[in-house]
Amino acid sequence: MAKQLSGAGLRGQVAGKTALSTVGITGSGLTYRGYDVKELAEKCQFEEVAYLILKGKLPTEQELADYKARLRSLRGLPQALKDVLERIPKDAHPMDVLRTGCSMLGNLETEENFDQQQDVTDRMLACFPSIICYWYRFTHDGVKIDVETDDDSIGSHFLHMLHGEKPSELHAQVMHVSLILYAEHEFNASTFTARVCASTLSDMHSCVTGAIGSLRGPLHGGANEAAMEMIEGFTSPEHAEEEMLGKLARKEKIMGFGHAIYSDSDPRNEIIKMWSEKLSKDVGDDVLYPVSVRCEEVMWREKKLFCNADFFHASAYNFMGIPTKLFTPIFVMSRLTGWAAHVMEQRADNRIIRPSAEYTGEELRSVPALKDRN
Ligand SMILES: CC(=O)SCCNC(=O)CCNC(=O)[C@H](O)C(C)(C)COP(=O)(O)OP(=O)(O)OC[C@H]1O[C@@H](n2cnc3c(N)ncnc32)[C@H](O)[C@@H]1OP(=O)(O)O
Ligand SMILES: O=C([O-])CC(=O)C(=O)O
Repeated sequence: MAKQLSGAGLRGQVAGKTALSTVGITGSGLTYRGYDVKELAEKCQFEEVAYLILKGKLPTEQELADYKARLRSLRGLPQALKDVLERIPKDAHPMDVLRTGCSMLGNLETEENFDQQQDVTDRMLACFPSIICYWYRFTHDGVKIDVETDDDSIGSHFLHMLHGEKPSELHAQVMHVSLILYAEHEFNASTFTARVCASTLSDMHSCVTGAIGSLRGPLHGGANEAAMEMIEGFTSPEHAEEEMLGKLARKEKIMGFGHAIYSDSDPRNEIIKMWSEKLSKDVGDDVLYPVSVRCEEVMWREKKLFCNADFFHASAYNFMGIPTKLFTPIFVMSRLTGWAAHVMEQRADNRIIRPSAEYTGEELRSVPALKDRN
């Protein structure tokens, strides 16, 4: 059943059209250009889905090979961008690093006209993992890594640069799934940010920079990091249950649960949960996954709140040795496809987005002289 949508936060109001995805129309379904996300996550690589979202159709074998080769060739970073990254402090949040990296790229490789929109998007898709890993490894390990790896996929490129070795097949596959699940989600807050920016006829880098800022918050993409910070403090399922009940009694918001559109489940959860369980067996974990499952049970039993896409991403990423503060940047590496496709869609049928406000302030009044104010 679809969620009843009304009230603040523009909930339930149609703010534009899209042919890119449907979210929660049947209560819990998600499709990208008509394909069920579950089927895409089962059968496709992320690059196929990026191609689908950005170019409108699934690629043929040859088109996919060409697209991947093109993305591989675009992984390098200009020296001026590396110089900027080297100056950003170690304790900066990687989402701020990515926001600055994207903005700097826009200075160095500016989108001069909209004919370049596919090219600048491909470039960002190829080099965002390089930006984040170059900064991370420079500030944390003191090394200037080679970002031009020959890895087959974006996810493998990321893990290779992060860990200094090629990922296992299992990890490469989980990255495909994760990036597919995060790729596109209709008019969520960050995508809407990108579309508002696009509606002023601004450039692609500005739209994406703004969207990164919106995704950073814990009510949106930042929830995967917040969920990790919570579950890593639980030592057993019993401990998790006790703490969760305390949080609920104190009316705290629990990150990784609930959704603005879905009513009783997020279709991405069962998929990433399944992979998280596989990874937990792979690493021999007997705490984090059972703790996560208990959190899910308690939230449903007590509040009928379900895990959204972010919750089991936390344990899955942790099992792959990814530092918590890099979780949301991975979301960016993927959602970039959705953002850019929405920018292109907005540009193709544009009117500046400019809603109205209901005024709740003072009636008209005159300005008192400085000496008469208190
Ligand atoms: C990929 C993504 O961006 S998915 C979203 C990631 N964000 C999170 O996980 C943050 C935690 N979740 C939330 O804050 C919210 O569920 C949101 C922001 C996702 C959606 O917000 P809304 O649409 O306003 O939520 P909704 O209307 O369903 O809330 C209903 C009630 O449940 C409560 N609720 C919703 N989510 C939670 C939660 N995670 N923990 C505790 N209570 C919650 C709300 O406070 C509200 O209670 P109230 O009526 O007493 O105020
Ligand atoms: O749609 C939303 O509001 C948030 C979300 O799940 C996403 O952006 O993936």
